[in-house]
Amino acid sequence: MLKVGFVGWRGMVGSVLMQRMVEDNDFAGIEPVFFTTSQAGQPGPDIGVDVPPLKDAFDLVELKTLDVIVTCQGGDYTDKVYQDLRQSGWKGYWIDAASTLRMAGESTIVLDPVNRHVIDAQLAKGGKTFVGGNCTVSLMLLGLGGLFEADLIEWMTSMTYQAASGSGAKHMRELLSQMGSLRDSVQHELSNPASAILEIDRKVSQAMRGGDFPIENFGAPLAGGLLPWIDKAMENGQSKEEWKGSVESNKILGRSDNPVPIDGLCVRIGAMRSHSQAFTIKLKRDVPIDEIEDRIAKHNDWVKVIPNDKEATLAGLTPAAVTGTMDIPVGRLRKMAMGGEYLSAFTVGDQLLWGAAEPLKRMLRILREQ
Ligand SMILES: NC(=O)C1=CN([C@@H]2O[C@H](COP(=O)(O)OP(=O)(O)OC[C@H]3O[C@@H](n4cnc5c(N)ncnc54)[C@H](OP(=O)(O)O)[C@@H]3O)[C@@H](O)[C@H]2O)C=CC1
Ligand SMILES: N[C@@H](CC(=O)OP(=O)(O)O)C(=O)O
Repeated sequence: MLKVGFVGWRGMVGSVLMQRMVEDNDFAGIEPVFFTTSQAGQPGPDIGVDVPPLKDAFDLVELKTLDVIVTCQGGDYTDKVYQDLRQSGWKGYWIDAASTLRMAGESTIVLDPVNRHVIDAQLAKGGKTFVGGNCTVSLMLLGLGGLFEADLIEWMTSMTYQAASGSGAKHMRELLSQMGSLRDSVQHELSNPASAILEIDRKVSQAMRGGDFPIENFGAPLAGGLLPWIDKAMENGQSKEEWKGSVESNKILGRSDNPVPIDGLCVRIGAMRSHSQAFTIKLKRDVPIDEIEDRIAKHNDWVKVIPNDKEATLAGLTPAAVTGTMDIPVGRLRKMAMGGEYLSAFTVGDQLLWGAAEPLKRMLRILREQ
C-alpha cells in the first residue's frame, strides 16, 4: 500500500483536492499522512477514516518514509524542501500544484486526458516528479484537445478572462469587499428608481479611486473593471502568465521541440473561480465546422460543445454555469471573417477543479494503479 503524504491540504487548492478524493473514494488503498507548516500535532482532516495527528512538513526524516508526496502548499515550500529531499537520496514520487518545477527537465506536467502517453513514457523511464499545469493552460488543452490530437492547429491566440481565485483566497475576499464598497457608495440612489444614472456612475468611479477602496491584494480596483496583467514581467513584454501559455502547453503535449505558437493577453476579471478564454485559431486547413465540433466533443468525457446561439451560450458558457462542476464547455465556434482556416472559440472551466486539483488527484490514482 502506497504511503502518501499530503502537504497544503487545508489551503484552497488542497481543500478542493481533499473534497474530490473523498467523493471518489481515493483514500481507499493508500496510507495517508497529513503534514502542516504551522499546526504540527493538531488533528488531521476528516476524511472518513482515522488519521494520525499532523506532522511537521519540514521534517525530512518523516518525509523520507513516504512513497509519494502530494503538495498544494505553494512554490516557497517546494523551494525549501524538494532539492534537499532529493539530495538526501529520497526516490519517491513528488506530485506538486506549484509552478516551481514545471519546466525542470526531470518533471512532467500532468493532464492525463491530454497527455497520458507522455506520463506513461516518463514513468517507464523512471520519472518521479509530476506537476500540475497552469490553470488556463490545462483548461485550454482540455477544451481544444481534439484539435491538438489531430494536429490541426498551426498557431493560436488565447485571450483570457481569469477569476480572482487564481490569485488566492485573500483576493477572492477582496473582490467581494470591492463589490460591496461600490454598492454601498450608491445605496441611497439605488433605492430611488428616479435617481440619475450618471450621478450613480460618478459616485461609483469616485469610490473606486478613493483612498478607502480595498485594493491591498490586487493593487488596483477589480470590481467594476478588469486588470490586464497577471504575474511578473518577462523580458519580451509578455507577462509570466502569457509565457506559460506557450511553454507549458507544448511541454504537456510532448512537442517542446516542435512547438505550436500560442500567445495572447491574460486579464483578471471579477469572476470568483472560473476562468474563461477566447481563442483565435489558425487551422492548418479549412476543416468543416461540423468536423471541428465532432473532434472537440469526442476528445474527453468533460468537454461539451455549446451551440453557437445566444440562448445556449448564456445558459452553458459562463462562470455562473460552470463553477463547481467538472464540465469544460466550448462554444462560440465559428469561422472568422479572415477565411475558412480561421476559427473562433470560447471556453470556461473551474480553475480549482480541472485547473488545479483534479490533475494531481488523477496522477495519484495512476501511481496507485501501476
Ligand atoms: N490558487 C490557485 O488557483 C492555484 C494555486 N496553485 C498552487 O497552489 C498553491 C497553494 O494555493 P492556495 O491553495 O490558493 O493557497 P492557500 O493560501 O489557500 O493555502 C496555502 C497554505 O496556507 C496555510 N494557511 C494559513 N492560514 C490558513 C487558513 N486560514 N486556511 C487555510 N490554509 C491556511 C496552509 O498551510 P499550513 O497548514 O501548513 O499552515 C495552507 O496549506 C499556490 O501557491 C500555487 O503554487 C496552483 C494552481 C492554481
Ligand atoms: N496564475 C493563475 C493561477 C495558477 O494556476 O498559477 P500557477 O501557474 O502559478 O499555478 C491565475 O492567477 O489565475
